[in-house]
Amino acid sequence: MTAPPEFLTKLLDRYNESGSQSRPNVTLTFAQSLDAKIAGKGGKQLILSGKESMIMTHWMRTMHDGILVGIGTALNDDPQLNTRLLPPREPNPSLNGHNNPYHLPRPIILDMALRLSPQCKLLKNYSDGRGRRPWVVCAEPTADDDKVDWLARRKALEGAGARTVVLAPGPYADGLIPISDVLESLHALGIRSLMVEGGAQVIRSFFQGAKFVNTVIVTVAPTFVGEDGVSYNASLAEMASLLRCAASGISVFCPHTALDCTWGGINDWLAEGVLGTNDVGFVSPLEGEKFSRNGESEGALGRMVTFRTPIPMDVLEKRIKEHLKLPQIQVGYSAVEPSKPVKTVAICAGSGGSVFKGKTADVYFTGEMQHHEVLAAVAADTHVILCGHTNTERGYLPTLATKLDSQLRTAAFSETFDVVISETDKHPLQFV
Ligand SMILES: NC(=O)C1=CN([C@@H]2O[C@H](COP(=O)(O)OP(=O)(O)OC[C@H]3O[C@@H](n4cnc5c(N)ncnc54)[C@H](O)[C@@H]3O)[C@@H](O)[C@H]2O)C=CC1
Ligand SMILES: Nc1nc(O)c(N)c(N[C@@H]2O[C@H](COP(=O)(O)O)[C@@H](O)[C@H]2O)n1
Repeated sequence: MTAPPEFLTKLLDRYNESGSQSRPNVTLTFAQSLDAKIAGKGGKQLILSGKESMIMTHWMRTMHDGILVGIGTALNDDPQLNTRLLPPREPNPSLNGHNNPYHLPRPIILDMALRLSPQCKLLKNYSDGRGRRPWVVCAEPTADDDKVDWLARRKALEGAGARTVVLAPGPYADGLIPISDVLESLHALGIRSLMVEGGAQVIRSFFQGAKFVNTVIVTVAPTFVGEDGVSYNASLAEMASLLRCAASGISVFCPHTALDCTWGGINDWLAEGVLGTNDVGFVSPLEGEKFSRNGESEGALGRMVTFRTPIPMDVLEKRIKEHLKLPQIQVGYSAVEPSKPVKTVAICAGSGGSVFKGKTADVYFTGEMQHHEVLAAVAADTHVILCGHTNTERGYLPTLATKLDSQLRTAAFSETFDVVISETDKHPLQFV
């Protein structure tokens, strides 16, 4: 193969088109075992990717401006972050500024305390003309830190060729810089696309700042590492149902928020229930409408239903109960005007609290919200309707099954498929 696989080009080419944002496009990518471990006991580096997947990783490296790892990975693995597995070809130093045959991403190390070794391979490759100059993202020491020591380490790293990117002094919560700050600083320095390779803490940080991640590509190795391994997140118990599926030969595809957002997805199904059959109104995106390369709208976070004529709350409550087939729902009435009629309903399947923040509507309708989010909403003259996280999602399954069935029938597959809805999958909590 002499060019990146087509699916990578399709996924990552869209980065070239997004112009106005102040952060780079981010690809989070790593390899894990079935039990969600990315390294062995004590951080032992493991080869979890097969040959093809490793080559894919190296192609991905050629497709980004920057490649970011945490200092844990830099110290533990002493990585090179280059493209040595790709087919040999002539270097083009005048184009690339180094003797590697392919475009190399700028190595970026998140290293608050400047612990990177001046003898590391990244710096050695740079000084030998085989790599790009590494950037070390750090933060100015606070008054309590040992500034003399920090300045000495900075001098040593810069002497070895590194550029230090110094962010404002903390304190930062848990000593971690918010991912948005890291990304904005890198964008200001010209990084428009960023590949994030790990390790565990960095992956956690980026999953927490998930709204800044455009693409996640995970290689899952068919192996178990065991509880001693390094994990970024889920424990074996959390993954039990996934593992049972894998053991029975069932592949799992989890569309998650994408299915909420897409047109004709879960939020639109909830909006249909809110609109009912008699009332005239319209549905619009609540936030963050996304467009394809051709400029077609692909979906948005949440929906807003606007009725032409306001309806009473009890009519809306009845409608939602019928649509979700629920005998009871939880309702918090506006503390300002408890019987306020409803003209606008903000909708978000699952857990809508963060999506509703700053949105004005007569009603927030979602599965669950935190206690204090509910208090703030009713105090701000908004009714709240909560139906339980999965109750706002599971009722959509027949609609999804019909869509899947029709797609599978029209697709040119040699096999035939049956679409069935699980009869055992249900809300994990019961009223007793
Ligand atoms: N299987 C795979 O694909 C990969 C596995 N690994 C493995 O991961 C392990 C290393 O993981 P960790 O020890 O968790 O190290 P890490 O590489 O995630 O680095 C953690 C350090 O990075 C800095 N950092 C992370 N997030 C930050 C933030 N938001 N703000 C400021 N600084 C931040 C902090 O200094 C933190 O101590 C190694 O065993 C390595 O082999 C690493 C990369 C990929
Ligand atoms: N894709 C992938 N699969 C694995 O099995 C891995 N262990 C890793 N590790 C990451 O790659 C870095 C090493 O890069 P070089 O081989 O030195 O270029 C390592 O530090 C991890 O970030 N990745």
